[in-house]
Amino acid sequence: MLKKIELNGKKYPVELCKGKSGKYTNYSDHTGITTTVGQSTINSPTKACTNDMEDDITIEGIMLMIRNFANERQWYRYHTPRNIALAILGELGELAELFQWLGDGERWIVDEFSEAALDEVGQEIADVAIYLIRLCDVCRI
Ligand SMILES: Nc1ccn([C@H]2C[C@H](O)[C@@H](COP(=O)(O)OP(=O)(O)OP(=O)(O)O)O2)c(=O)n1
Repeated sequence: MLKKIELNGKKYPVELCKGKSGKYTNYSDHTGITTTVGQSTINSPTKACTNDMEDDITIEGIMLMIRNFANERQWYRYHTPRNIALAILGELGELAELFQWLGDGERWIVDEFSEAALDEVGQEIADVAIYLIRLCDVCRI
């Protein structure tokens, strides 16, 4: 999730998207990130997860990172509970799409997934989690 939060920051440069609700592809010329290029978090220096107590990552801490991300971009007006609930469904759809039509009879074996495929799955799960945490925040849950 931390890697995806970091990537989101690169996809949506504050100076370009402040107060605007457009998709990250509007900024591709500036960021170099398109629907197919620059999406991987495999070589990101940010840790995917950590058991290191010194890092002290909590759900509250992640909630604050997500809140800062939205506030910096002045997105609070777009982050209504309804919009976020719809965004969760959209990201859940993207997650489901990665497993769709793999074959009902086949066992899904994680070890057989490439690193790139697992990165994609991880990012979609992170998107769902990020929006879910954001929904809790805006609803003060
Ligand atoms: N108005 C927005 C737009 C994005 N995000 C954050 C939350 C998600 O973690 C991520 C979603 O970004 P995109 O909608 O650009 O979608 P993806 O990253 O999934 O890209 P793609 O749709 O190409 O798979 O960015 C957000 O909080 N609020």
